Amino acid sequence: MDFDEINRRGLVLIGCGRMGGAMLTGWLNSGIAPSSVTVSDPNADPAWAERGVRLNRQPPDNPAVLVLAVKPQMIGDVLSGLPIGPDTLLLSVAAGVTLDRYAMAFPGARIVRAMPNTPAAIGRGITAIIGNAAAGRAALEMAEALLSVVGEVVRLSDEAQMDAVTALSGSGPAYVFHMIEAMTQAGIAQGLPADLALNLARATVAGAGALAMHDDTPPAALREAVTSPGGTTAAGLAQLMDAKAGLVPLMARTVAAAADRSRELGR
Ligand SMILES: NC(=O)C1=CN([C@@H]2O[C@H](COP(=O)(O)OP(=O)(O)OC[C@H]3O[C@@H](n4cnc5c(N)ncnc54)[C@H](OP(=O)(O)O)[C@@H]3O)[C@@H](O)[C@H]2O)C=CC1
Ligand SMILES: O=C(O)[C@@H]1CCC=N1
Repeated sequence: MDFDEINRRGLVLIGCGRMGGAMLTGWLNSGIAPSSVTVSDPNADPAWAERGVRLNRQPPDNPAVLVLAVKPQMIGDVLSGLPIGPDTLLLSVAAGVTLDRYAMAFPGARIVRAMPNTPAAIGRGITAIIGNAAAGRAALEMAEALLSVVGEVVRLSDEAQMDAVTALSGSGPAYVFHMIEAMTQAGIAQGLPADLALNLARATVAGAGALAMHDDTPPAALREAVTSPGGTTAAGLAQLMDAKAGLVPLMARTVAAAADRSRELGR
């Protein structure tokens, strides 16, 4: 999809922090004219204005898209002043905030809720989207086109899935980064210098991630290919795959806690 309509009518971005900034980088690199983008964020990096973006200026009346990328706790504060016109697509990336909440503020509006993740900053994100009843095919296609510039996009069939998505792929990069931290510490505890342990842990996670994406080989088969009978990996996995104290129950609790928090943010 080209972005002619957005370049003509404008895109308004409310909140240009980590997520808003990552998406904006992708859009500017993919054919959206900086002069068609109005960013509203009192503390946004002035470098956006140097790139030609309209920073904290009067937004257009009926922009093609308004993207909400402030913290969920701020949504109530920003809703009343949003420049949503009769044909504006409201695209929210805020965790937990439901389509109904926006629809109550903007009856009849076309609304798409999305959950991206921070690898979007290097074009390697994955985003799940779902629209309200008013958002027809064209609105979903526009949302998908906007989010495709920062990675893969998947469509949900039910908004209730969004809390699990948020807990799994939205928050997931943090779990993986913590895995790198934990592997680094474990390497140091086994006698490696800190910088070598970090290098080994980071490259191992990156390489394993790339191998997992390389083809359709199931992760279990990739794991088994590392595991020689009676070898070192089997000894390590006996700990990591312990039914009670291993990663599976720990990850189940981790994702459940994040999903519960997403549901709380929606109330
Ligand atoms: N970070 C992530 O991994 C992901 C985040 N999200 C969602 O994205 C949204 C933004 O998160 P994230 O980018 O991490 O947060 P950030 O705090 O990095 O960005 C939010 C930005 O909004 C600014 N802001 C605060 N109040 C207003 C206001 N009234 N009007 C305009 N801008 C305002 C903030 O300024 P200041 O710093 O001064 O408050 C900040 O620059 C959240 O709703 C989150 O749930 C979704 C998926 C992943
Ligand atoms: O931590 C959060 O609430 C946001 C949503 C998903 C990732 N970061």
